[in-house]
Amino acid sequence: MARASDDILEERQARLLALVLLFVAAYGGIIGLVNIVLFASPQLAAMDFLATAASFTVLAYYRRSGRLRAASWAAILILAGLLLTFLVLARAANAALLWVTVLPPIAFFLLGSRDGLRVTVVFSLVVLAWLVSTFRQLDPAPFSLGAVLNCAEALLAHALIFRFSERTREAAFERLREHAQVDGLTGLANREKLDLELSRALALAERSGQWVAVAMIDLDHFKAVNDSHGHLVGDQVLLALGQCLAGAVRAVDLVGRWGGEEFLLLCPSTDRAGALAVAEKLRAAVAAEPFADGVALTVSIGVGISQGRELPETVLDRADRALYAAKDAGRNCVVIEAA
Ligand SMILES: Nc1nc2c(ncn2[C@@H]2O[C@H](COP(=O)(O)OP(=O)(O)OP(=O)(O)O)[C@@H](O)[C@H]2O)c(=O)[nH]1
Repeated sequence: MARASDDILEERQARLLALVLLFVAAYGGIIGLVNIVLFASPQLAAMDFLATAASFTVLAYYRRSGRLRAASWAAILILAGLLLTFLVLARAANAALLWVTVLPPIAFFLLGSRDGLRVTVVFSLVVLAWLVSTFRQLDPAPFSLGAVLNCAEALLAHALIFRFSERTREAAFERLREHAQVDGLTGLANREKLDLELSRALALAERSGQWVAVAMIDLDHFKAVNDSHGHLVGDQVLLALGQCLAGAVRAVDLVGRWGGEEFLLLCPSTDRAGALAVAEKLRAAVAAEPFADGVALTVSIGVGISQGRELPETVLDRADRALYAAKDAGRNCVVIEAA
């Protein structure tokens, strides 16, 4: 789970990095041409083209090495260098100062809160120092075509940065939430997801008047498998059992791992006869399945049914009692407990 969440967050950082670098590269190219054609400023254009080349270089470095942190720092340095050079060459004219405001959000997104803050403080001090030292020589003219363009572009850059960051944050959050509901070993729904879906199914059953069936499925003598074949084989068996169960039920049913060697099946719109039929089908499917290392296994299944109007724990308790009864009855069998 921790590995999965790290991967998701790293993937998001990598996408942000690629976006920033591609943005700087494309922007440098376009604005470089504009600075030559519109503003006859080869110095600014050279700086823009340099930023384009540097961005592509860092992107290629990241693709080859996979070193996200180093590439992120390089991207921030390129951007900071580009913005400061632009500010100095343009002598802060045409509202060029607005552009320095794009660095802090990008630094925070790429480097995290601590280094993002450090970069922002150092960068702001450099900009302020330059402004104070050259204050008297700066042109106070407030308005020009260049100022309008710079305002519009800086605003657009902010909108793109924040929109992208917010969209990827939402997507990462959604994926993390999905991961939080998946069992790490089997890839099936975990207890949290099963709890949620059971509450939903009971609420639906209460409205529709239909039955919901819950089946607790427990491997028989699984301890002996671990003891004689080892825990690794035990894990493979659990994985294969999960696949076997999931493959034997309908798409509307939900199979998940309740914990340890216990699985849970949730069947909406299923009455007593249906519940018995599906549980018996699962029992027979497991008994017929050859597991890893030639392990032959059976399951005991306890079924509880409900028409809603009761707590999830009550139904789970019913299925649990039925499971105990199935174990007492000699295992490899199905017992149903009436509502
Ligand atoms: N390999 C592996 N074993 C697990 C896991 N979770 C639980 N177990 C094992 O499952 C076994 C459960 O043992 P018991 O509760 O005695 O149940 P059992 O041996 O299946 O016996 P009955 O249920 O009475 O038929 C223990 O040996 C646990 O270590 C897991 O994730 N991986």
